[in-house]
Amino acid sequence: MVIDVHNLNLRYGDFHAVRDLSFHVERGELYALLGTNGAGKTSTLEIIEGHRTPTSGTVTVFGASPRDRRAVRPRMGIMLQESGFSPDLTVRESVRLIGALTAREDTIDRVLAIVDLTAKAGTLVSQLSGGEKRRLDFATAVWGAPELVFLDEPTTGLDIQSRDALWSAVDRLREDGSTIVLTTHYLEEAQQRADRIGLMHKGRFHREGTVSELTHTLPSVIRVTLPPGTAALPLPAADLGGGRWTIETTDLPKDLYFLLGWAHDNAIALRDLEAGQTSLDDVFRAIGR
Ligand SMILES: Nc1ncnc2c1ncn2[C@@H]1O[C@H](COP(=O)(O)OP(=O)(O)OP(=O)(O)O)[C@@H](O)[C@H]1O
Repeated sequence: MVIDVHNLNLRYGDFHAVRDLSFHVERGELYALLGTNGAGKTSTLEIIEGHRTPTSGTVTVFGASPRDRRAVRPRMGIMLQESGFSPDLTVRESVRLIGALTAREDTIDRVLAIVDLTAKAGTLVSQLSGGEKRRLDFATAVWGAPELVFLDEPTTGLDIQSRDALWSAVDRLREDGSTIVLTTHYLEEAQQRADRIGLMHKGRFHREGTVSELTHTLPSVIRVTLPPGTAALPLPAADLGGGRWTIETTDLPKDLYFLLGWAHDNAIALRDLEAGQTSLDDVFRAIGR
């Protein structure tokens, strides 16, 4: 086990930001911490990274306290939400400085090539665009291919090419056995890549599990528009007005087959027919229902 969090609590004064949170991350996993704004994701990450002391509870990283910097720091790479680079350093100097702090071996050329910043090596950080700063941040986090990498909203502000490049760099790290902890508001990224997801809301887990475990608890949906004057649907359905209906189903293939058979037998033209499994977006929308 790489990370073990047990009954973690964090208070900011009177405000209880993280409440009795327990989870673990196995070696080689991509674990995504998702949640609503202010759910406590960054606070939790900051504790695991050793940047913040919890109010109570225990956290171990590689079996040590995150505060034991000498044991833990050389084995992890961190991409924070807000980069802490000095604006007066160049890209190359920033990478060299942070690389030296990790005590891992790597080369500036290699990590800059990963994020396509080779041509900007001599540019001052203050002159980088927002997306370029994010990429520099990622480059320093993956210096020396750490065993554990924290990515806090890594793709926010990145164009599609940079996102793709970032995810293929993550894929390569994973092939080499790295463990990744991710936060993101792009649910599609988590849905495609995470082995497991912890879905936070107001300091607690609303749900935790694999993507399919999270999405299986909600029904699938069929959406359809019926021509005017059509008799009622043969399944329980919600009327959205204008001939549009939605059918919630726990057995999508069966109900869809039945609906298509009914339409065929009665010569009813179904328009704008959509049917789909629940997505993580739907799981999010169901929070607080
Ligand atoms: N230094 C602080 N002092 C007081 N309250 C704080 C502090 N940092 C965070 N909070 C509060 O704690 C809660 C959790 O914040 P946190 O940044 O961990 O949430 P998050 O899940 O990362 O949110 P987001 O998705 O918006 O980035 C929020 O309500 C926030 O206002």
